[in-house]
Amino acid sequence: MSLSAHDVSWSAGGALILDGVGLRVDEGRTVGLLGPNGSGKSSLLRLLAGLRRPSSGAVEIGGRAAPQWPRRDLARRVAVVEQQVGTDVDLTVTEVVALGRTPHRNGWGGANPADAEIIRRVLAQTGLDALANRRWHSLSGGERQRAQIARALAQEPAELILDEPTNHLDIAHQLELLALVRRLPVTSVIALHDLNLAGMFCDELAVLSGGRVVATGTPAEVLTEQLVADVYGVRCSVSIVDGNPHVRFRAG
Ligand SMILES: Nc1ncnc2c1ncn2[C@@H]1O[C@H](COP(=O)(O)OP(=O)(O)OP(=O)(O)O)[C@@H](O)[C@H]1O
Repeated sequence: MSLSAHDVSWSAGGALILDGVGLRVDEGRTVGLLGPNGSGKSSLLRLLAGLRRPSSGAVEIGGRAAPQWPRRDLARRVAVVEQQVGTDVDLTVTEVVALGRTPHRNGWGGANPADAEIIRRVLAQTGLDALANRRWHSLSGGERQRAQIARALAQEPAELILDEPTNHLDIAHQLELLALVRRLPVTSVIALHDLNLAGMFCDELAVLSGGRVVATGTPAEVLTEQLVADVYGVRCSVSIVDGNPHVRFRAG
């Protein structure tokens, strides 16, 4: 088991945001987290990453209770890309990606040749070679998003946690990024809004609604007309295309 939440609840601002959530993510799997706006996806991702403690219940990372991990070990092991990532310092793309190597460095040493090779590789994987020397503030929204994902990959994590990683990307980059994440030998949990992309690229899906998990399973098990109607209040028809469920929305 790579990541798990056991009966996890989390309250904030006097409200119960996550209510008895259970989730198991096996090593190497790509799990999509779906659910309407405000259903608790980002909150659950932060708990799974060990960035926050649940009000009750427990999170395990690599079979060990999240609070028992030394902070530095967790910083090496779990990579997180949150929805809005800003930086006040005007770093270049290469410098941003190099931040992913920081938890692996010992003492005050700078980047070593192995780090440089990893950075070169992830820049190529994310299609950022040509932008390697560009400054953060000059990047488009999609380029910034790819740079943050490259930073997470440079960390060489065991677990990769991505919160809506495709929201600024054009369709070609969305497909490329999700195919890359799926290919990587890491455990990934990805919050997504696009049901069809979730169906294409995830091994398993979990659906949150009102802070509770209302469905888990393979994309074909989860993405049903009934589920979409119940959770999103939207009518659709679901067919199987190339082995994956394809959701077609209906007006009215
Ligand atoms: N620190 C906080 N204090 C108070 N309420 C919070 C806090 N963090 C999150 N919430 C609330 O918890 C609910 C779940 O938020 P969360 O960001 O986890 O949802 P989400 O499913 O990721 O939403 P979206 O799809 O819109 O990104 C929302 O109603 C949000 O306003």
